[in-house]
Amino acid sequence: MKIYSTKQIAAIDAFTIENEPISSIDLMERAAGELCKCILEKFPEPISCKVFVGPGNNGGDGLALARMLAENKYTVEVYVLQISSHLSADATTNLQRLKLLGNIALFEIDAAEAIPWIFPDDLVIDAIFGAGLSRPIAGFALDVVNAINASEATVVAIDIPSGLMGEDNSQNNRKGIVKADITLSFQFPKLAFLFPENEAFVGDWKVLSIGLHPDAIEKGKTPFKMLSRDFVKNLLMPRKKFDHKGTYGHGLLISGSYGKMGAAILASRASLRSGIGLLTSHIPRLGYQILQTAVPEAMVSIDRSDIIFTEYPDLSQYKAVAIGPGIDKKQNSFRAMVDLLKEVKVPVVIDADAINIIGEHPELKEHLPMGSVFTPHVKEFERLVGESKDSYTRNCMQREFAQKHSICLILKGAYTAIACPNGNCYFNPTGNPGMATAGSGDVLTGIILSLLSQGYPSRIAAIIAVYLHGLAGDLAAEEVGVEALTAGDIISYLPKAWLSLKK
Ligand SMILES: NC(=O)C1=CN([C@@H]2O[C@H](COP(=O)(O)OP(=O)(O)OC[C@H]3O[C@@H](n4cnc5c(N)ncnc54)[C@H](OP(=O)(O)O)[C@@H]3O)[C@@H](O)[C@H]2O)[C@@H](O)CC1
Ligand SMILES: Nc1ncnc2c1ncn2[C@@H]1O[C@H](COP(=O)(O)OP(=O)(O)O)[C@@H](O)[C@H]1O
Ligand SMILES: [K+]
Repeated sequence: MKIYSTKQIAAIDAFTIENEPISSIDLMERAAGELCKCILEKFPEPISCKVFVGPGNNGGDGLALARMLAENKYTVEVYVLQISSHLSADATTNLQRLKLLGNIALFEIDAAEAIPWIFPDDLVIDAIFGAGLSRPIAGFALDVVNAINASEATVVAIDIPSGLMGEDNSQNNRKGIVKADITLSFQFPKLAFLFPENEAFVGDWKVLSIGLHPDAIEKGKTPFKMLSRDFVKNLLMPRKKFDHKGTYGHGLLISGSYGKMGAAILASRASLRSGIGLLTSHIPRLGYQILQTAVPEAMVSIDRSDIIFTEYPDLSQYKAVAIGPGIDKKQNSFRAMVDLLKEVKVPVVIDADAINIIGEHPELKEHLPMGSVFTPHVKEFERLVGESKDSYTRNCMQREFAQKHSICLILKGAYTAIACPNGNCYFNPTGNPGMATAGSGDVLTGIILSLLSQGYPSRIAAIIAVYLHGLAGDLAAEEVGVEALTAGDIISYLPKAWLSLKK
């Protein structure tokens, strides 16, 4: 699914009105109808509802919704905020329709004293500002936002919580944004929904299709996309009858150190559960028995060091390399990594302390093998790329770094973002908080190595791996719950995740 900016959505909206064709007031009616359906599903018993309405079409949606909820026996009070000298044309029409009905309490409010008391069992509909928000909320509207946020009522935001910008909130006043429990967003999620610091405003979000014109949706250009099962499934390469293990490549995994051999085991197992033909795990000497016992399918290459990574085997036979899980970042490991980065000609997955080493030695950024895949979490990202105050700025830095170095840069999190050399950025919907546990990242590294070794291009390998990893985590969570979930469970559910993806 594409993720468009609020400006682009307005253009798609206009295209729909012109080409469907549908009048703008009818499109608003359709949108409000979808809102109403969804609210009735979530709150089937009619309840008391306070609708706060702003001057634009978001307010118009709120007015149309108020009428529909009242028709469904909700007790509805509508508060039209007097913050602009005029209402949009469609909001005006919907206000007249409401007045004509005559049975809904309607208040025009323009001062803090006029703001009603909001009861804990009220349902608040936030229709103050939507995609047309042009600056941080101030003045009387801010008083209303504060009153909504101070209440214990359930808040449903229409399209986007009022005060939240669709994309860039780096200059916004975070105290002037409605904290919704549920956000019902038209046709597309907004980019801002995918950033952790906005969760408190957006709550649970749901996209409602309002039938915007498919041609406009299809031909619009945006770097941002949300991964879906069908999209990922179509990237999979079929296996053929006469394929043999050579067909699926030989990968080299450099991982583990004294006290961190578990990382090598997890990444090796994940790699083997993701279709790799042959895997060699390069580990420090002390890990020999551990790895041979825990992962008999893997071949082992032994470092001269007992405890850390200081050298690597002849690279000629490998189709891909992964380095990082549990390697530590001692000086000798740094030296070996410099040599590796200078020599290697195949794609490399760079994770964990391998990222930190590059972060500490920025000159290494000039030697990043093209087609490499980086897998930082936020802290590692900051060491590699730099710090930022907010997720939007971080996303801009992420996409820039990926383009500049021709690499895939995966920023791990609840909506893991995959920035590609061509400027595209994919967000992943799979995964759950149960995966916030030691070793989950090692599993992802193993999966990516596996797919690169099988010949998937870096961008595709990153996409499939991230989606599959989250899917395995979701299937595991269904069985074991989020608290008990371990990284090993993610590997155990990789087989089911593959089957589910290919279904
Ligand atoms: N696209 C779709 O698919 C569909 C979209 N629909 C709906 O339309 C919504 C977008 O509507 P919209 O463009 O009228 O914008 P909206 O946010 O209601 O208000 C803008 C008004 O507020 C004002 N204003 C802005 N910031 C302000 C501030 N801080 N403080 C004070 N004033 C401020 C601004 O004034 P100005 O910036 O010009 O000064 C202008 O008057 C969208 O979110 C969705 O709900 C559906 O109906 C149908 C399908
Ligand atoms: N709340 C969450 N929702 C979805 N996925 C998550 C969540 N928390 C963590 N994950 C996933 O788990 C993995 C954690 O990786 P990482 O932080 O490197 O762990 P480790 O270093 O312990 O291996 C990432 O792939 C991340 O996307
Ligand atoms: K809103």
